[in-house]
Amino acid sequence: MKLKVEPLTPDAFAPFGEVISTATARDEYKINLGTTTRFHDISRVDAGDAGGAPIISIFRGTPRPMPIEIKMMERHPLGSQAFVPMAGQKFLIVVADGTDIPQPENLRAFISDGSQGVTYGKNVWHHPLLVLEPNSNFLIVDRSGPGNNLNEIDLPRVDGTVITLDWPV
Ligand SMILES: NC(=O)N[C@@H](O)C(=O)O
Ligand code: NI
Repeated sequence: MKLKVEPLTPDAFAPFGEVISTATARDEYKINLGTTTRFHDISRVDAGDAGGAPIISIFRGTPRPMPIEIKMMERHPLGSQAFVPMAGQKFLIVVADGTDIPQPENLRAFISDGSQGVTYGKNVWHHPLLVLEPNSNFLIVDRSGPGNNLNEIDLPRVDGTVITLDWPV
């Protein structure tokens, strides 16, 4: 099964979380004597469950072999997780519609144009970071705290084949 890769847009991604970009701010205004524009309240961080707190980390990703195989998914039941490219690099996103157990037919794949990051909502199934270039740094905002914040699940083969991303198109 080949998964079509769609351009990332706020509407298409809405069931899974938020797109992080200057175009998705809830407000926008000048600060610092007009020298800076604040793109305000772009995305919300959900990290407080079970005594958790938000943290900022950096993930340095390495491209996976092509064609990219989607063999598993994961989710974070106690908090959201945000990924923002630190060098304007494109990256791939794979999520599953709101079913409890992700089914292959419910998978959705997107590509960020590099100016966009994403926040996966709490408990939203997603594939771990999929980068397209070596030494690819992403700023991560997610939860640190007690309790298990990671569920992983293997995906079945479809028609005997591993699910792959239809990328590059
Ligand atoms: N495991 C980990 O911290 N990374 C994943 O959550 C991911 O979504 O890349
Ligand atoms: Ni994750």
